[in-house]
Amino acid sequence: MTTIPDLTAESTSDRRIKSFRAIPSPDTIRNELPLTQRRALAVQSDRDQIADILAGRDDRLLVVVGPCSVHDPIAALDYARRLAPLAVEYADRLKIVMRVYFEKPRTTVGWKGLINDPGMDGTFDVERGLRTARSLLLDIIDLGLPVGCEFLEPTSPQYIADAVAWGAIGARTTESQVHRQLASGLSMPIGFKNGTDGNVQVAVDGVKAAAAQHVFFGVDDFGHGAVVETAGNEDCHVILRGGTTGPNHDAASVDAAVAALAKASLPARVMIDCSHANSGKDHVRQSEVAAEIAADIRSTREAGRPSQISGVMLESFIEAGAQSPDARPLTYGQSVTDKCMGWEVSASVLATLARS
Ligand SMILES: O=C[C@H](O)[C@H](O)COP(=O)(O)O
Ligand SMILES: C=C(OP(=O)(O)O)C(=O)O
Repeated sequence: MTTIPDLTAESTSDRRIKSFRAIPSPDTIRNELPLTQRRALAVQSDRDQIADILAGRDDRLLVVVGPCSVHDPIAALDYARRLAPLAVEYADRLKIVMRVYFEKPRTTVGWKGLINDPGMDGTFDVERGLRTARSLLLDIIDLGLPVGCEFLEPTSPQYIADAVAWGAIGARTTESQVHRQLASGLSMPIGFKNGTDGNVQVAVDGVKAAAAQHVFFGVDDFGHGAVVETAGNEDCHVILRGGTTGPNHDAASVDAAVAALAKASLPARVMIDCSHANSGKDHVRQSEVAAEIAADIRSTREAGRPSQISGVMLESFIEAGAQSPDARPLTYGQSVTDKCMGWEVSASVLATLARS
């Protein structure tokens, strides 16, 4: 005999939710770890410089460089201390932003980053993750470095975005209306990756959609459900990261992306991600891709033309390669997600880019 469940109105909802855990509001965490006026001035100045580079008003190259993901704030700060002097040394040619990625979009499942699971042990202490992430951002800003983050959860930016100078929407979310709406309200320039299948048009569409004003569901600074109205973000751009069909950092792919942007009446300039599908996720190949881009920029400029490449992205950490997030003990300064270039190679790639 089949038992028919007694479904009351209450029992039809949340049937697959195991629990709800309240977390402090964005306002509470921001007050605990304040940006301060000095840091706010630095963040806004960095955002303005980045927007000028993306728009072609400043002919420096934007370089977003750092680990694939942050799992150990001490190692991330150690990396930042190495990067900060190079940012000063090359400041007349490169605008260096440290990649400080706390949220990882997964192809299927896997560790989702420091905010989601700071202990990397399945305890999902999001409250600790938010505080650790914000505190690290403030420490890196104090070293004089601007920070760049990928935004994945629609409500997490309110906890950290005031400290962020540049942001990304990843390949797996670039076609998502929720992320395009989010980008339309973010206060910093945002790069949209092409899709994992190599489709660049979805990124161009993302840039166009984010430039428009939107009204959508969100959460306010006090954690209350709210209707959010945005002004639109005109400082967005495309990031070419390659796809399942192969790399797209070559001149023909850049020309095609630029043509698609021009057709959409958007600034005809792109950032190139030297990692991911442009390097086949091979950290050794990444430095070769960067060298090819540097040569391309140099020859374009020597021909008296402005380069269509306004920025590059590099995945770099202290130790080369990657390890499993389940490894114990973990190797200090090595990625637990995608393979990264080690510090020495990273420093020489930055020197090559500066010479371009
Ligand atoms: O940049 C990191 C990864 O490429 C991205 O998060 C996807 O990772 P996965 O395919 O290992 O899930
Ligand atoms: C996840 C990332 O890249 P993509 O979205 O291009 O896969 C990343 O840059 O960390």
